[in-house]
Amino acid sequence: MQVSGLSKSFGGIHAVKDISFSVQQGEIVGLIGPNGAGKTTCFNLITGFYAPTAGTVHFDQQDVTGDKPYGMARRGIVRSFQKTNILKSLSVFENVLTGHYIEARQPVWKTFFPTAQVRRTEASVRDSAARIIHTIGLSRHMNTPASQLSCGELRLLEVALALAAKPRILMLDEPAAGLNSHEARLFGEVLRKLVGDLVESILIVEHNMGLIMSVSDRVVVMHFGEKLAEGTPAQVQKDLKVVEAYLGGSAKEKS
Ligand SMILES: Nc1ncnc2c1ncn2[C@@H]1O[C@H](COP(=O)(O)OP(=O)(O)OP(=O)(O)O)[C@@H](O)[C@H]1O
Repeated sequence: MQVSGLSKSFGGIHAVKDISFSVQQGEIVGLIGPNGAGKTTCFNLITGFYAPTAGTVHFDQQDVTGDKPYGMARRGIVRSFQKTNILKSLSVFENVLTGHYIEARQPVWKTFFPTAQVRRTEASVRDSAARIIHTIGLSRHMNTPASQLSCGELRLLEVALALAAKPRILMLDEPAAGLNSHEARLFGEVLRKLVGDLVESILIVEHNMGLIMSVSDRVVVMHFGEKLAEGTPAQVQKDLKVVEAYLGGSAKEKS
């Protein structure tokens, strides 16, 4: 995916200004910056929730700028759902099954008179859900109600729901919120396993610097809507502009 000159203004506020970066196949790219830097707006532009004021988004050599969220998801650009999408009374398996809605959509009459094709689809959806749950390491909780999961397990279930939509590029907005450093490390290990297996690449916005720096191949740093720096985790951590932006701002760093 290539983002070029992406900009978004709300009235007089330039939330995102002329941002360009790419996410290549096989990569995990971290998007960081102090509060209000424009990260979520950037996510909303890439996933079609906002139309950009200027700039383009290319995916698979196609200009997808301005596509609606559903169209982006069908192309394989999928963002994680918030935890409110988890149905607490349903099991892990049932939750992940519900996340397969795009693939499994069928006319209602077919539910009552299932054809061989519907039965095949159902079997493949169940296989896919089981594979996702296995890959994210929740197999032992397959039949556990979501209400009984720990915070770390819930965060993984949110990722599993996004995976059910068959992303090619998985976009995670603060997926490790509330995790302690041990849980965040395990979470990072799961993300690394996903790339090249269930997804082609990951773009992640996260305030947990320990997680971002350990999991990302490249990090893009935003500040006041603009790109401040880009490089490997080691490079951006040494960048004085980045250090200053964080120390001078209201960074909620929790490594
Ligand atoms: N819908 C909107 N209307 C007006 N201003 C907005 C809107 N969305 C975001 N902004 C403004 O754009 C700027 C960037 O906000 P954004 O939420 O993208 O930052 P962020 O980097 O994701 O912050 P945080 O880390 O706190 O989530 C902020 O000044 C914010 O107030």
